[in-house]
Amino acid sequence: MEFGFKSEDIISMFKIILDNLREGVNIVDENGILMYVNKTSAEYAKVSIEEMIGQHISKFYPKAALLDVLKYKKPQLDQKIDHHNEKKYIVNAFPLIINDKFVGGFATFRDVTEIEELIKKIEHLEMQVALNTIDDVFDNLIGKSGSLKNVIIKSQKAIGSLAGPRHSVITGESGTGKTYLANIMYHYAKKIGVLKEDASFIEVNCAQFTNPDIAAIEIFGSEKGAFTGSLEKKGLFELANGGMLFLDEAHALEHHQTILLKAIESGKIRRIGGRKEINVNVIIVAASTQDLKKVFIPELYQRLAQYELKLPPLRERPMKEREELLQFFAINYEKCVYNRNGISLRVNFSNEAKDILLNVNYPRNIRQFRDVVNASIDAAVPLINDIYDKRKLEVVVNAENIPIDIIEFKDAFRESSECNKNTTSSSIENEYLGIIDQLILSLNEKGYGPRKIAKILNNKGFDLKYYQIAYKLKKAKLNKE
Ligand SMILES: Nc1ncnc2c1ncn2[C@@H]1O[C@H](COP(=O)(O)OP(=O)(O)OP(=O)(O)O)[C@@H](O)[C@H]1O
Repeated sequence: MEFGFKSEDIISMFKIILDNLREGVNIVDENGILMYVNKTSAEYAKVSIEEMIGQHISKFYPKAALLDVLKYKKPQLDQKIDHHNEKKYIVNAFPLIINDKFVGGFATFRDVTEIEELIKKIEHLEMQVALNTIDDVFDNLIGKSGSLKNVIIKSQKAIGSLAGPRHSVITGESGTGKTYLANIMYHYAKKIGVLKEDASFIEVNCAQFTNPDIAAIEIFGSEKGAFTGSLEKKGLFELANGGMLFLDEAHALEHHQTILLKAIESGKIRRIGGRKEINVNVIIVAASTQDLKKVFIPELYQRLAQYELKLPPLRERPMKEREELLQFFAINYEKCVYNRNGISLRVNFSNEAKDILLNVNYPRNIRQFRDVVNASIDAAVPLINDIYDKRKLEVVVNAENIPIDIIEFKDAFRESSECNKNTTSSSIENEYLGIIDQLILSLNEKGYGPRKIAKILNNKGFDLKYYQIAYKLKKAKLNKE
């Protein structure tokens, strides 16, 4: 008995709480078989709880953080995961250890798709403002004369072709600049007179629609009475008429390939439930993190991908471009401070901070790099009311200003295993990494700091950077709290 409750009552109470949480909850055994799933998790996966229990978690959540918990037997905190149904989740997953025995894991997660969408809309507005104020719109693209040189030549051709503008496809991992490039192409089209000054740029994330019918109505519009309660509604194709239609995450349109092909071939669309054909003249830029050649039927792909623009991930960009990006983000920060407060800010980076910022892994590419740089500058600048001279300010961003905990855990692991590839075989890698972690923790308990630990490990043949060690220590401390 506890506080007058029987233990069965407490179990029922916990079950009611878990079932009513707005976060999803999954519990798996050590083989990944689902033992408990709450209502929200089943709703996210679009199946019933009964269908999930007893099945392997990867069937419903192929990239589940719990798979890493089972593999590494360590918590996975604040993981941002995109599942195949294009929903984005923030996940926290933990090992389940009962009587010192590892018996499985549990995870809580919440859908952040809408929040991400809003953030992107704000980014988009910022981009429009920035691009409207410069002469050569491609100047704002770091890598212009380096890794993006060919992409820029192709995108200029796509827009400025003598025979009229062409549709194009942009591919690249998340955060590599697909939306940014599409915006630049739109502004370029206006600058060279291919589009009128007031031409629209309509952006749609095709993966945001929960079902294909809603997507069709949004994109092609609907006629009154087409289905119960339907109203006359213009679709995005019509709204983009005379301008550019940016189909982001275009792979999610796989259910509408024929109607899309017809629209492109004939330059006409028919609203859902409508008979009338409506002329539409739009430049389509379709973007995706997936290879659209494998998703779309060849006729459609050929029509869309008259120019294929492939953006490289940040890790494949030369160091010189990373440095330019770092400067670019710092200058943008300075401009933002000047516009808001009239203060001339000058941002410098210590060598150490630069070294860390330029060398850690950014799985979400340039967007994540920019966010980490901004957060580091945020940490280095004083609060507005603490500034003595409100006209100018100079700050130095140091290593301790970098929010190491927002750089991902998995990658610190991956990087260290990459560094030691020559000395380890993949079969013993996990065990090996566990031992290194223990070694780091015990050296830290003895009072050694990250730099000293890096030196000791280096002498033992393990090539780990001190910031990777600082990161692991910070993470371990957070897990303890
Ligand atoms: N070449 C570049 N030069 C300068 N900044 C860039 C460049 N590419 C991307 N960025 C910056 O990175 C941010 C994220 O890029 P963007 O939103 O275009 O990525 P994305 O590939 O569309 O991502 P997602 O697949 O997640 O939609 C941009 O807002 C911009 O600030």
